[in-house]
Amino acid sequence: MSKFTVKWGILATGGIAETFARDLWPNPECRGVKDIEHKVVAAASSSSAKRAQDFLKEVRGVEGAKAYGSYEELVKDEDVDIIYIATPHSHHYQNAMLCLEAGKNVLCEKAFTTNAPQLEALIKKAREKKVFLMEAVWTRYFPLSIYVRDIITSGKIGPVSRTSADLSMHMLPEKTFEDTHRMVNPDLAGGALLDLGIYALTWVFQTLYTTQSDPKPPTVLSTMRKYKLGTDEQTSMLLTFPPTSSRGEAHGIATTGMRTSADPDGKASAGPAIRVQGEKGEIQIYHPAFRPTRTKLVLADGTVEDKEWPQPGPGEGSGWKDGFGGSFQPEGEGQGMFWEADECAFALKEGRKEGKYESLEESLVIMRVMDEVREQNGLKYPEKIETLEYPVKL
Ligand SMILES: NC(=O)C1=CN([C@@H]2O[C@H](COP(=O)(O)OP(=O)(O)OC[C@H]3O[C@@H](n4cnc5c(N)ncnc54)[C@H](OP(=O)(O)O)[C@@H]3O)[C@@H](O)[C@H]2O)C=CC1
Ligand SMILES: O=C1OC[C@@H](O)[C@H](O)[C@H]1O
Repeated sequence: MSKFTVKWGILATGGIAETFARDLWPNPECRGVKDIEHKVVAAASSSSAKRAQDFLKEVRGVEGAKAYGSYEELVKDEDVDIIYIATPHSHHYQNAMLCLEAGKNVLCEKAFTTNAPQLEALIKKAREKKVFLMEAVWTRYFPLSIYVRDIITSGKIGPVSRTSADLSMHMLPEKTFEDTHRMVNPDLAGGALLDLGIYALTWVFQTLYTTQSDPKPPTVLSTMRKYKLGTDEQTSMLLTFPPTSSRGEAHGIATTGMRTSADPDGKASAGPAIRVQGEKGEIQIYHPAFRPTRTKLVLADGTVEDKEWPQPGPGEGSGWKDGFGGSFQPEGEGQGMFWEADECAFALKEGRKEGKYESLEESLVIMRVMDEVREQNGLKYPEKIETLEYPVKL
């Protein structure tokens, strides 16, 4: 059977660009995905073409893959089907607009943009150009996430009335990050909310919103502890979702922070990071919220089902570690970013313009929640990265 080939261009060559591109390399058949294949055919670095060349070598780009010293050159490459954007949050709007204007399909790292109006503008442009656009919230595409959503829609735990989700990473900012680092720097839209809090929100949303046939946006109350640079180092959100046709009002508690850990001893002694609670029981998901590999179903009738979800290999071990040194990619396992890449491939094959498990509308609702949380707590980024103006040189 001939396979549908997706030719990727990678925009930026930092940490996650490398992890993502490495995950494109194993044959999808290793994870039971038969009729697609991925090829890295180009990469661009804003630093130099040499950096892009070295990157392509590291991630095993195809023979003859093109290395560009600017993002502008990449978007003109007619051989590229889809561009993966892996710059800091501050740059996503400008970079995505560049790709969309050039008629390219786009997979853009989270957080999609710095604010909701920017995302609205990108969605409008993608529709005008009739191209695919998706936020790279990779976790949503894991078999584990599909299982959790299926448990909810099957009614096994009854109507769900509360989800609590924490992604706290214990990375004391004053010890871990230079003031210029993207995790804390306001110029790069730093802070816990957009980087980590979005995963706590992902779990709240994919259990209380995505699973509903008639979902409604939540209201939100929040509080924030600020770092010395003005960005947030700890944020707590309480979301109220109105009733739907399959359940009553539901509450989401989403927390994130850099001083505490959702799993201090790395052995889950502190319990699950996420609890989805219904009238007949609950489903628990263990840290880290962005790459969980364990669930526990606990029902009122006494049923307990503990499940492990290792990511299929082959993989090389990314060396990606949490604040206490625990690895997020055990040797031999893939990282798991290939699931979202596979979804992009299927969407392109089927002519879909959005991802299956997070619509653009849902990304926008989440972006609006994060805007509201920032507004409630007086967190503003510099105008040049919040603007709708395009192009702006950053
Ligand atoms: N899905 C996931 O699990 C993860 C997602 N992310 C997301 O990926 C994005 C990038 O994060 P990460 O890879 O860790 O960041 P890095 O700092 O490692 O890489 C960012 C890259 O963006 C490019 N860049 C362009 N302009 C700038 C600028 N002014 N300052 C810094 N970098 C710039 C650079 O590449 P070049 O020089 O080649 O142009 C740089 O290497 C973020 O949106 C983050 O939220 C991050 C980690 C995990
Ligand atoms: O997406 C992410 O997941 C893992 C975190 O360590 C990282 O900061 C974040 O960007």
